[in-house]
Amino acid sequence: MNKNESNLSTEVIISNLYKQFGDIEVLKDIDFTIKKGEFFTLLGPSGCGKTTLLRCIAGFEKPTKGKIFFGDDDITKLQPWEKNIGFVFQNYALWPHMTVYENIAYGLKVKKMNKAQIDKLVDWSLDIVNLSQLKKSYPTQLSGGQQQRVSIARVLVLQPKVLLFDEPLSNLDAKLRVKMRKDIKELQERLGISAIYVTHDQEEALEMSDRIAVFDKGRVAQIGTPEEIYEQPDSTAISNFVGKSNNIQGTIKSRKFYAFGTNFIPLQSLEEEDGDRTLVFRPEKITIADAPSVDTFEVIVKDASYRGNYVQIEVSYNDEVYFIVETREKFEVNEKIHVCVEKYILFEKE
Ligand SMILES: Nc1ncnc2c1ncn2[C@@H]1O[C@H](COP(=O)(O)OP(=O)(O)OP(=O)(O)O)[C@@H](O)[C@H]1O
Repeated sequence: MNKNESNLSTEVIISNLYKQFGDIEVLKDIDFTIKKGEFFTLLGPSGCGKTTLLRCIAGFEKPTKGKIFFGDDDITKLQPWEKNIGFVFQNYALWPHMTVYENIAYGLKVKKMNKAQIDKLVDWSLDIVNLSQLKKSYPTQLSGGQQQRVSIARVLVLQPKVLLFDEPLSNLDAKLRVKMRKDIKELQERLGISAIYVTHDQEEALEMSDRIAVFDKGRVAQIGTPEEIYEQPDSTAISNFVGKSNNIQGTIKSRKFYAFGTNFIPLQSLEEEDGDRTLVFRPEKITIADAPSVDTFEVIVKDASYRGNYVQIEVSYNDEVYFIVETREKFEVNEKIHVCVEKYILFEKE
């Protein structure tokens, strides 16, 4: 099929949106724009409101306040079937008594399309998800990953402008999940379709997204590219949720950082004013020095665990401050080492 890829896409504008269930405000002042063709992820812990926002965009829920636009069109009050969206569910929701072909063709038959058109579109969508050879199979004859690909083909065949994914990979085993991340991202890029993807899996979000909105208790805490969210989190809540993070409470005096209850921690290029701070650094942003220097401090290895491609060690500084370090070297428990914080962020004390 000769599709015009740019047709399969729209800008999605969420404007000042609120959602209340009874007395509980589940979404508060959600306001952002998803660009045409962007892979945009809603990331956050369970219960923070991501699915509710996705369901508002789809039309399964009505916002209490605020508007949603697809380009210039106000779609806030439209029903799901009037919106030109494709919704991919966590549990594939395929009809067990229908073949792959029939499952995918169903939506087109409802639209009263003729057989030749249906065949052409089903073949096109099966080709996109790489399942052409299985069109006569029944869902029970397919693996979980194949079933999820059929459910994606079933929404693609309707040529939606936006794909909405609600934790689509959480029923798959770890290895398949990693493969499907690549497959979904690849087909989204190939079609240039806008995608909004809900997950609580930060690794998935970092790998797949053009941009991520991190949710915290019904609000958007930060929006940014995966790199921005990981390297420049706006708060300790975000650095703790996205990736691993060491947080050390302390105070700055005369351009030097002192962890509470222990000694000075050397930090390069520290320019901030005096006051209490939380020092945040990632376990892989620590280097282990061959010899002490002005940039290092001495810690004792308390625990070491093998993680395949790296070793995670827990270290203690004066038996007061504990943190984790990721390294490729091997260390013994009780070994003394000199470490240097290569990259850090200081937050005002929360
Ligand atoms: N139909 C409903 N009626 C009442 N409360 C609801 C309803 N749907 C969701 N909630 C509540 O809204 C809050 C947000 O739920 P939501 O499913 O959007 O969160 P989530 O971030 O997607 O979490 P999860 O990943 O666990 O689904 C939760 O406290 C939930 O109990």
